Amino acid sequence: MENIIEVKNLSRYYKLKEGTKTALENISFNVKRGEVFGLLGPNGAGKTTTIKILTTLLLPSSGEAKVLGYDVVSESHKIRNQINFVYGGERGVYGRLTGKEYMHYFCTLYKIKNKEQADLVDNLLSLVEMKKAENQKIHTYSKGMIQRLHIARCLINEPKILFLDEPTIGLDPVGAKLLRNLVQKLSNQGITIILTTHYMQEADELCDRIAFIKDGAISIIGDPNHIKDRCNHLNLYEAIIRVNHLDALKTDNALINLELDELKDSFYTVKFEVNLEMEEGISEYLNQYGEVLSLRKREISLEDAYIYLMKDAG
Ligand SMILES: Nc1ncnc2c1ncn2[C@@H]1O[C@H](COP(=O)(O)OP(=O)(O)OP(=O)(O)O)[C@@H](O)[C@H]1O
Repeated sequence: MENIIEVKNLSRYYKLKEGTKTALENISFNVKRGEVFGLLGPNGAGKTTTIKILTTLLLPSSGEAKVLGYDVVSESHKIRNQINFVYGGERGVYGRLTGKEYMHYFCTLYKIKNKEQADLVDNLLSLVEMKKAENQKIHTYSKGMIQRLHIARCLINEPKILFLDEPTIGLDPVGAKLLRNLVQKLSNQGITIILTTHYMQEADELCDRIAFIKDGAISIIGDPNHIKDRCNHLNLYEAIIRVNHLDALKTDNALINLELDELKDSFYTVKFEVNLEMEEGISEYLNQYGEVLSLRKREISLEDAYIYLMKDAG
């Protein structure tokens, strides 16, 4: 499959009073046409900086990036009309317009002929499931509706690549689900999607390939299953325990990456990892902390892989 984005030894530094801040250090990766490609990493990892460079909003300090075969520095004008982007949490300042008016406004900015606008707006608002609310003013929309409207706006120029920076941030579960369905739908239509998110399950569901990025460097790239396979050696468990000795449980170093989630009263879901030699008698071992109601070995999730692989990265 053809590469639609090619990034080679890309670096970006910010000059600050205190010295130079490295946001990206020599990163290289490719994105294939039609992929949903996820950029995942902790706050400050360099995800937005990468997206800003690829969308030609920010110049790299060194290295090379090509989008649709064009250089982001010398040929940015050839890239701009073939891509689009949405930043999560964008409110926009068009509260007094209706969704439909907003779309017509942007159609005009994109120089869409008047007679073509009605059909286009109709199609795009239907696609993002905003047709019913098209005559409502934007200030009455939920965050999820606003986000879907932004995406409709971004489709006006029929982008070949759509950059979505944390598109589901701040959305409730239903709003987030609708947005994920929309991303899937756009991908099925052949649009290449570059997505950043802090939600591992979302990335697992949507992305064909993922890059984990930390401190401006890429630590691993691959499809989600390949990344999870890298952590096959981990012995992850989940138990439900009626806990009598909570403080002691919390400080038990044999239970690695311990997570406790209170179900009710003293009942907890307890997630942890153990070394191989501990595997035999885990249930008996946990008895010291309370009554073990259930215990099972867990499959490795992308979140487990993220926590494990990012611990020592960077
Ligand atoms: N304009 C700027 N001036 C100085 N430093 C900046 C600037 N923009 C970003 N940085 C720094 O560069 C690093 C990378 O930031 P970036 O916004 O790319 O991270 P991110 O992975 O998108 O994080 P988040 O998940 O919080 O959005 C951070 O340390 C950030 O503080």
